[in-house]
Amino acid sequence: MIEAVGLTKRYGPKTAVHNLSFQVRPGTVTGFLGPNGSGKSTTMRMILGLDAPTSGHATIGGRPFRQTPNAARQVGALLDAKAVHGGRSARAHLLSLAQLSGIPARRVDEVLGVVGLQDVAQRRSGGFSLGMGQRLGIAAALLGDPQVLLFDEPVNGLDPEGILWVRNLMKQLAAEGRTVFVSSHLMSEMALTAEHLIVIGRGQLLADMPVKDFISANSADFARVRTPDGAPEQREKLTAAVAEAGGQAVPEEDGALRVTGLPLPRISDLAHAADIRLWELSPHQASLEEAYMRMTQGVVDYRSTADQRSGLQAAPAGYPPQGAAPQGYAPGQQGAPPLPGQVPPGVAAPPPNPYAQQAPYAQQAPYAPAAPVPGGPVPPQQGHPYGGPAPYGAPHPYGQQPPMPPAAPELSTPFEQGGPRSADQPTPHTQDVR
Ligand SMILES: Nc1ncnc2c1ncn2[C@@H]1O[C@H](COP(=O)(O)OP(=O)(O)OP(=O)(O)O)[C@@H](O)[C@H]1O
Repeated sequence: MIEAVGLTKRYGPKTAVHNLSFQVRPGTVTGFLGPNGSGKSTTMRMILGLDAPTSGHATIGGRPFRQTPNAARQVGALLDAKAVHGGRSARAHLLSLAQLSGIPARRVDEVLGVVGLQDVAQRRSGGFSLGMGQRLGIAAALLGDPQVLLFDEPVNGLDPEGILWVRNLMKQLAAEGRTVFVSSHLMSEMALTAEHLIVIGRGQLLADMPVKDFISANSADFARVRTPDGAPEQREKLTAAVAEAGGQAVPEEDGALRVTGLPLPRISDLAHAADIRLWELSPHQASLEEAYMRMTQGVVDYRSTADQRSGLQAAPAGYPPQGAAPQGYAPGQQGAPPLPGQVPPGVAAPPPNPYAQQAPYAQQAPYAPAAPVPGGPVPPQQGHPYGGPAPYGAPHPYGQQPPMPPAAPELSTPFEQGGPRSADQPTPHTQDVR
């Protein structure tokens, strides 16, 4: 188990981590989320004894990392895949790590196979692509067959096959009873990989809870209801009936209604009583991404602004002018994809974030009032009125990508099928025989 108790780290005037306490338990994948600069890497470095906390402490298996006997056999970590001597081959790099920790050389070849790098094992790691370097970092983390693993952005730069592999690897390691702590900005991936989440913002704990609780505590569920096309009076009738029953119906872009405040059976009864035919009545549960965006919207430090492209409008011959809408869309045209964070026209804005009001960060200096405590500020539990995941393809309330479909079964990759593979590409993963 990993435990942080009152962890605080200041760099001069900058407080990177403030009074952070949590536990990461064995047997599940625990996701570590937070906006850029929120202190995730700093926290991981303190857990691994690479940075000294200003106050508080972190332990792994009850001891500070530096006091863990033969730590490389107990704890594996991927923090920065680029922190490798680029002049060494992948194999030489791993061999040097193995020798330092009394790990036999045959284990090096095992992990090279596990991460799919056996065919490039003799190549200088300095020439590796981002994804290959990431695989090498994962191999180093697995080298000592440790019980506790920390991964900082492990899927960074990996191809889809690699992402699926990492997802399954994390789950497998956790299923073997290991402690797996993994940071990522890929919400769709985290939703498929992690069971538990620790979320921080500006160095402070925002939530420490199971993924499913996090989603239901930070999102608004709704029902999508569709009356027959070409019968707007039916839609208006239903809108009125919903309002009368205490719910709210807002039209969506495609003509359906987004209904909040009423459970599905009640909507069905209302439609039946008003003699309204329904073409669709389906539940929508928010994605982890939506829930995360709602929780962290008040603690994001780095926000993009619109690109004004001052004086650079003249496009080179053969290129469309900069700032032009993608082909097929005119600016503001119905159907043009919304900008990030923009609510598409006709789509109901999400209900206000219950945390936005409580967030101590929006108007005050960081770290002023007490941060939310472990378990997070859970609003009154309403339970999911509908149950069931969102149907894929349902419009996302923020205009963002819908969640990825559930974890695909073990697909055989083109590599496994004997498809073409360049010498640069990682080879198929092999079973970790340890
Ligand atoms: N060595 C350092 N010296 C000064 N400031 C630092 C140092 N390391 C981190 N910081 C600052 O601490 C804050 C937290 O950084 P950290 O890298 O831990 O965030 P993060 O959550 O991992 O970010 P990202 O998601 O972008 O990787 C940032 O403001 C960063 O600039």
